[in-house]
Amino acid sequence: MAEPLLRLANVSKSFGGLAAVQDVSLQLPAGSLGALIGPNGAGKTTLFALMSGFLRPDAGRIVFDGRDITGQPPHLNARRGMTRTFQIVQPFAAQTVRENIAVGAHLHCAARAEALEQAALVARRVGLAPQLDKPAGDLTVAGRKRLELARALATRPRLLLLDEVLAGLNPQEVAEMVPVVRDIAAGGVTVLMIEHVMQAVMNLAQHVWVLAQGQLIAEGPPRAVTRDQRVIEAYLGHGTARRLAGQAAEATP
Ligand SMILES: Nc1ncnc2c1ncn2[C@@H]1O[C@H](COP(=O)(O)OP(=O)(O)OP(=O)(O)O)[C@@H](O)[C@H]1O
Repeated sequence: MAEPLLRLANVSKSFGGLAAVQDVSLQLPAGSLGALIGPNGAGKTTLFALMSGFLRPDAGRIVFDGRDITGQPPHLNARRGMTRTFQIVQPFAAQTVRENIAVGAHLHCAARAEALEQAALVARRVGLAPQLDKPAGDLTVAGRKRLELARALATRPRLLLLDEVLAGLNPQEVAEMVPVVRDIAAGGVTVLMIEHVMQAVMNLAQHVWVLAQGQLIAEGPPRAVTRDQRVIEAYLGHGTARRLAGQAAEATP
């Protein structure tokens, strides 16, 4: 089997007495579009921070493109081709959309003119071309989400870690963003997304990993995973899923 683009082996991270990520192993094949799901506080963002180098694991190994990158800083990982987005988008509000995207492009383009040119190309990929010369602070929530995506794309990632790029969007904005993410993956970028919007997960992801209380409790194709009893319990709480299933059975004539 070909070496996966990203491989985690028995990765753990605690904050004081709280085991935020416990013994997680996973393999992300190159060219795939995957999703990491789980209830609030499950450890998803911590796992992204460990993958991308914002946090150092207490134990375990992280291998990107065949190279052990455990404990390597984020800027080196970005240079190697792994970039993450953040849940809370914080653009340079007074700068234009073009200048904000160019910050990402500077990873590979030393010249300002070239970075600005790259920014315009990336803006087209995420549907921000008409807003290029607006201050980033004038963007709507949906526009800011696209900007966050564009800044990450401008670093020319091979692996893009998307932390809730659909959070805070209305159903129409979600529907407009889904094809943007799909096109990025179709363009050859491996994508792993943390997402709570299940409709989008079902539409986009080929493979889903489920975290609960820091542990990987299930993985597989989205349809199989959402039927998994452990996953239902993790979302609904201990016993509730069984009770609901029981009530549904009683209500059936
Ligand atoms: N820097 C930190 N210091 C202490 N505790 C932390 C820190 N970062 C995260 N935690 C805790 O670790 C656990 C996992 O948090 P994390 O943000 O990774 O979960 P999540 O699955 O991304 O949640 P959400 O879906 O709500 O964003 C939570 O209990 C959280 O409070």
